[in-house]
Amino acid sequence: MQDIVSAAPESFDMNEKLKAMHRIETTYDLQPKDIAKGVLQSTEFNYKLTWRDCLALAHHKFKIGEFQRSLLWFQEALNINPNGSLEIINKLQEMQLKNFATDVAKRSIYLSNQALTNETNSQLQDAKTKELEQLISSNLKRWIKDSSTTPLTDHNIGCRGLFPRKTNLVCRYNSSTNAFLKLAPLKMEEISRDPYIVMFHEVISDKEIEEMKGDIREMENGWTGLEDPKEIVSSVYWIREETSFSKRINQRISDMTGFKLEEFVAIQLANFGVGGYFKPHFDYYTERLRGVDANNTLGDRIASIIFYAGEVSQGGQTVFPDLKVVVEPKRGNALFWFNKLDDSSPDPRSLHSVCPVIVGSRWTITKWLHYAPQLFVKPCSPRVRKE
Ligand SMILES: O=C(O)CCC(=O)C(=O)O
Ligand SMILES: [Fe+2]
Repeated sequence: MQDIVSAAPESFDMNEKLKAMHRIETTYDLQPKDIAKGVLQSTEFNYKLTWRDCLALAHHKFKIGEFQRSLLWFQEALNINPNGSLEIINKLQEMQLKNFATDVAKRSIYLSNQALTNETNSQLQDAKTKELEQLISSNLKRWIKDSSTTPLTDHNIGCRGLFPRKTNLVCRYNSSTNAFLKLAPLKMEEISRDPYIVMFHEVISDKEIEEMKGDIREMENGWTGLEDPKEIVSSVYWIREETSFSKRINQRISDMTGFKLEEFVAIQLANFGVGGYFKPHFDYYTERLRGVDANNTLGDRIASIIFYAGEVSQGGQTVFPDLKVVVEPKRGNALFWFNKLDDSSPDPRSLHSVCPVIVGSRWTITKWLHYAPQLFVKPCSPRVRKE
């Protein structure tokens, strides 16, 4: 019994999930009435929210100051369950929000039911003093006016699939990075030419992904951003010692990129659940970032490679906001890009982020390619910058 209770979700877990749902709702600009019906980005799922779910969401949004959305979720709770209306209105009364409650009640469909309307109206009449009412009513206007509408950042635009399509990019076989590829060339898709970003297709098998999961001991919380309070957005695990899986992946990365990896075997695995995401960031070092990298003695991260190893049917894309590039996290593929220019200065165009997962479990294998071991493979050269 003790074990069952200790494994049960607590209010902390509930709050994390409410935050994750809020992230999905705002990043993709989904409407509460659609989410409640189980319609996510025009796909209809056989799952509907209960009015209590809607109430929890409404309350959460109220607490974080998203009054407009809070109002919509209260309305949704009422739409789903007109019979629970008094409980919902009571919840608002408990929050001493008489006018907010009135507003919700007036705008909700359930007001077409006259009997309930009268009952609710009389409840509202009994509320606190005139002063309180005035206070709330004047604040309410401001709250709703100030209530943040989601900023239309390039990250959000990318996640919503609104970047213009890129043209002039090609797919080809790579059979030249090393001798082995002459026998088994890799399928490469150009994602961007300058800066260079490429997608390798079908470079990790389902069997290898299963083997990867067998290497995992206890996963730790993964964060986005280095500022406090940190936001938990994923679970991560570093394979620090060489295993047959990590050896194979490191060899594959060498085959794909020509980079030398013998001196740093560690690779990072990550799992992003529903709502899991990553804020726009750079992979090249800042002082604080150096402290959280298992391979931090090997110089800066010249390039990054991410293998997609999960099934994600909605959301979870990798976005390069400044380049207006968005990449689907297709299981089996790997994305490669440079973080630094040829003269080893940071390339700010490598800014990247991950959209919140809507449906699926997003597994990734990450390897940051450090500078020191590449000294002879990829010497620095002065860069002539195109203006
Ligand atoms: O998973 C991704 O697509 C990117 C993850 C990432 O940017 C990172 O771990 O630094
Ligand atoms: Fe990154």
